[in-house]
Amino acid sequence: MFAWINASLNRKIGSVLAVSLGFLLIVISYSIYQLRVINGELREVSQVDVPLSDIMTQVEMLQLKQHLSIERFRISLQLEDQEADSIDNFTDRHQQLTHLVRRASQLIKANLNNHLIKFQPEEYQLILDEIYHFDDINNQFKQRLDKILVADNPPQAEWQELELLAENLDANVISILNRINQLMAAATRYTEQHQESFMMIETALGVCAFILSTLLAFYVIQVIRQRIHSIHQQVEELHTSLEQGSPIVRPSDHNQAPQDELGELELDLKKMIVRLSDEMSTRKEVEQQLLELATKDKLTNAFNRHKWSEQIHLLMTLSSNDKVFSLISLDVDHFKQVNDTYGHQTGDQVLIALSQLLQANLQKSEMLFRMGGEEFTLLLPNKTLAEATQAAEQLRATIAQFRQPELPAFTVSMGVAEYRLGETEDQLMSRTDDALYQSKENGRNRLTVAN
Ligand SMILES: Nc1nc2c(ncn2[C@@H]2O[C@H](COP(=O)(O)OP(=O)(O)OP(=O)(O)O)[C@@H](O)[C@H]2O)c(=O)[nH]1
Repeated sequence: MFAWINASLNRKIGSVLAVSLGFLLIVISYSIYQLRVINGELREVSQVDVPLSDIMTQVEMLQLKQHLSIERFRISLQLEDQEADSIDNFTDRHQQLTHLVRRASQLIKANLNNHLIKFQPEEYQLILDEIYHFDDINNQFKQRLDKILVADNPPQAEWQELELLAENLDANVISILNRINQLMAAATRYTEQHQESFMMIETALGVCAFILSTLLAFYVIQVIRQRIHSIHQQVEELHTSLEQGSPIVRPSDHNQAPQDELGELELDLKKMIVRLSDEMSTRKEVEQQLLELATKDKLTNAFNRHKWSEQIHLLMTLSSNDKVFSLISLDVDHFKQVNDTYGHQTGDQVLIALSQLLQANLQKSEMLFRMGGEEFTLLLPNKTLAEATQAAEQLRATIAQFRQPELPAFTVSMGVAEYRLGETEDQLMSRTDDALYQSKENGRNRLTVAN
């Protein structure tokens, strides 16, 4: 349902607008329809009920005038000095009544036939029937009245019948007027209720449209915010990794097709992170290689003099009464002879084998340095002179016993010393070298503890 949320930003915003406009269109269409219905109801009242009521009021007035004239006529017959109404007046009013009644019936018929009367048409049909009935009685009334008016002395019974017809006509008109009034009142009430419910539905639709549009807009904004937050976090992580030099985490999903503009931005960022991560690891490898080249001897893989200088100064700085360190200087005996007898390459192999042997016997914090030619030094942190001497003796014996096919047996001479607090590097080295020289002097393949 919310697939459009993953579409482009334009489509997201467009969808929210489409939903809002759709709602607005529904509200407008509904309003137009309801206004037309209400307008029809009001037109029915103004075009049918009001004129009809007007006609019937005129009819009532004429009826009243007829009554008065009849009464005056009756009195004039009994009292000779009383002036009677003219016969023409009776006829004239009868014609007016007939005309009005015809107009009323035509008005109802025309509106019923054109379906303009929608509100209770059956009631209008009844009114129409009553108007026809009125017309009939009115004609009867006229005939009887004509008979009375031409007679010299009409009997009392004739007058009474005429009165009865006149009362019937009055009752008829009043009944029609009542019906019209009731219809008008009902139509007005209905229209008012209609207007009220229309206003309520309009308001409800408007509120719904507002809430829905707001929620959708809020949802879209939230989705965009989350995406931006995710991008921001990735940038932050990258920044931290670059600052701290920690490895950059490679995003796994950097090949997925982007869903929108933010997705494209995120994808670009991920690709950049992947490239950076690759470059950083390549750089680290190169740095490691450079570091090894800078600190290690290429032939024997032992640390070089440069590293030696760095480490000896570090240990000297850190040393205290509780924190001692020792060193062993060793030199291959008669190495020139090895070279001369077996060749320079075999000499190299002897140096490599010696380095491997020494490194294999080193403890974790201990380091091997090639000081030059066939001379090596072992740096033994935390070892006292006694411990270093013991370790040197074991190494010397191991080397002396070492045999490898195609390599001559060889021995080493050693000088062992413990660093004395306050001593310089030169003083320490001088003591160690002296001890080593003593070992050479005393017949080689041995160790001497420095004074
Ligand atoms: N194969 C080889 N020989 C080297 C290397 N560096 C120095 N040498 C040789 O090591 C020999 C050292 O000889 P000397 O200093 O006379 O000492 P030695 O023959 O070992 O005699 P003593 O030390 O007195 O026992 C020289 O012949 C150098 O050419 C190297 O990297 N490879």
